[in-house]
Amino acid sequence: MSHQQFKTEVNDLLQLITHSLYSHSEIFLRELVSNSSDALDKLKYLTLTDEKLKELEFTPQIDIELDEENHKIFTVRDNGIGMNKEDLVSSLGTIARSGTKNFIKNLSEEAKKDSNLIGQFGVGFYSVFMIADKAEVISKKAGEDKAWKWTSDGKTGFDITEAERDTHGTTIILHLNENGKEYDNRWQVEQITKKYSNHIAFPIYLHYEKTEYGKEGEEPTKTPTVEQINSASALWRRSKNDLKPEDYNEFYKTISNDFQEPMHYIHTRAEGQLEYNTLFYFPTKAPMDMFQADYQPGVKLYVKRVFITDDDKELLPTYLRFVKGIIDSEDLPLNVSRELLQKNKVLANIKKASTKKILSEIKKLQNNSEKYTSFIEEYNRPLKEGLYSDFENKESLMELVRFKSTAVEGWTSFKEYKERMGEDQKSIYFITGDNEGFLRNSPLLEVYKSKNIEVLIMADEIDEVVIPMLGKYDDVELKAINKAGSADEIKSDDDKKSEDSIKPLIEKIKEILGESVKDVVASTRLTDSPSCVVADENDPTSQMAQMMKAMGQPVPDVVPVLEINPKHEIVSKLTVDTNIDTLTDVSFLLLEQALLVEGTPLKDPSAFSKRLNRVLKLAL
Ligand SMILES: Nc1ncnc2c1ncn2[C@@H]1O[C@H](COP(=O)(O)OP(=O)(O)OP(=O)(O)O)[C@@H](O)[C@H]1O
Repeated sequence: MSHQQFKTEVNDLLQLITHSLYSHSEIFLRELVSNSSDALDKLKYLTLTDEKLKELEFTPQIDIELDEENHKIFTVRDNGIGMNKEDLVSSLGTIARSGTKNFIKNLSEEAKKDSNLIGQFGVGFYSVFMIADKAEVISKKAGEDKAWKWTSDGKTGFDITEAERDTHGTTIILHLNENGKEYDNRWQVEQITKKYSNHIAFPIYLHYEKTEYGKEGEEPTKTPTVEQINSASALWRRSKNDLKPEDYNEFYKTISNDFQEPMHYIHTRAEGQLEYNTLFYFPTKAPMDMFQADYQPGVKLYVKRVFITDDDKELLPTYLRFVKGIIDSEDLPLNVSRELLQKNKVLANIKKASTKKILSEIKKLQNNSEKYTSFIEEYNRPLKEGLYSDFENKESLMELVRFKSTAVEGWTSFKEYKERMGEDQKSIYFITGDNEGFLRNSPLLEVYKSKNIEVLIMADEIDEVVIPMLGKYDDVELKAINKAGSADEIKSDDDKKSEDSIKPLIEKIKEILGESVKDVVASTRLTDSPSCVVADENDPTSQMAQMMKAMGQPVPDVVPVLEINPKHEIVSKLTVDTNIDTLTDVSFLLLEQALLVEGTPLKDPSAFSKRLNRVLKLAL
């Protein structure tokens, strides 16, 4: 017998479970039943697709056995796919998903106390150690001869030995601790199963001893009894009229690992050319792995109630990866191979229709402003990804995304902006950057403020990529105000006069700054600040350049256009005849302070500080 250590991340997870989830210990049963149901799903699929297993006949079921007399042992058994020795080591000794691993590693001390967060990642099998001192897993893989027993106390590691088991499948035997004793009770088990696992697709049988009391003085009789305790109806195939919100919410918990109620659900039955049922949920909180490349897709594919896969990222567009739920098709062949799914026309049509349905439901959510704000707080960013990647639904998505603005508190939409636009206003203006606070104080906003023109504040990294690409909303052009020339359309005659007056000075500054700038121009958008920087029309803005750099992409060496405010005192005091050293220092300072204000780091901070000190000395 060989004793093997848990991998460190398993130890971390075990620590977390025992410290944070204690008050939720009943979920151990949900986790075990869900594992058994997955194992039954997997075997059912293989009997349809794998030549070696096609002959195998089995009636999928899950059994729970109680020891109500002594409250010591609790057993869960299934006749699913089972595990061989290697599977036991890899499944019950490590944590396979790197997303979960990183999540546990990065979890802050505060977050460790939040069982909702931990629940989202699925503590899985290890949750049994909240209620057991020792667990034995006896398993035989379908199609193999040997059975194996995995034993652990959930502390140091585990042992694996050869064992006996009649048929394929897995038996979990838990040796209950003090906390676990309460679960060796028929009513408890029924109630927990109904709560979490009522609608899993396989029957769950409870085995217990029924006690019957006879006449006085007679010994009560005990009869071994078996009862099915779940409805085992695939919930998504039932009629909406028969289901209550509680049914949907409970089912959500069984498929999502989430403790919280979902924010919203959408249940659809399509009949006609294509027949399918879908049940989709929006989690109240965005899944923790939403921005990880190896995120776990939330939608499971079934064909005529048979589980096919939960690992296909193509079932919905990537930007809808926060959606959890089920697609069950009547038209796909049962033995469809997972590899061929992506080219399948039926599935492509279901995906298209489901995307439209989900977007139209999101549109409806807008009628409830509180709910929509919560939705946007969680899912604005993936919707914006959709603007970039889902050309077909671009128009709908443009109505759904939200932005901050200089004109209103909270979130606003393109549509609302357009309704607020003044009669003479030609474009929808926006400013992009990575910090809302910086953007709100940007000198670029000054002229818009003074003319009472609204500007959308786009502080999400993705805005920089997505919004300029949109071009227009309805028939109105979208204009980035941090681009050269964007303020031209709000220029007055007066602005033109001041521009002319500083032409010689501008030429001189351009000569001084040389290659540090692309151009120097008189600004029409500044009131309080002496200068600002903008990107040339075809260049990436400085935030975009920083983002490209962070993503390891080659960044063209872009320099900004410097705009000088002709009406500012510093500028009007400067003339071509100012001492050349001072003019040089001030020219560079006008550029450098503008860069700092927009959050761009200076290439040579020490040169900046020397210049600043020289000018300060003159001023004193
Ligand atoms: N009854 C079972 N039959 C067959 N395999 C099982 C059984 N229980 C667990 N396993 C295997 O052990 C693995 C780990 O299970 P665990 O519950 O810890 O996580 P999970 O089910 O993969 O993830 P999650 O809980 O997030 O859904 C499973 O993926 C599965 O491969």
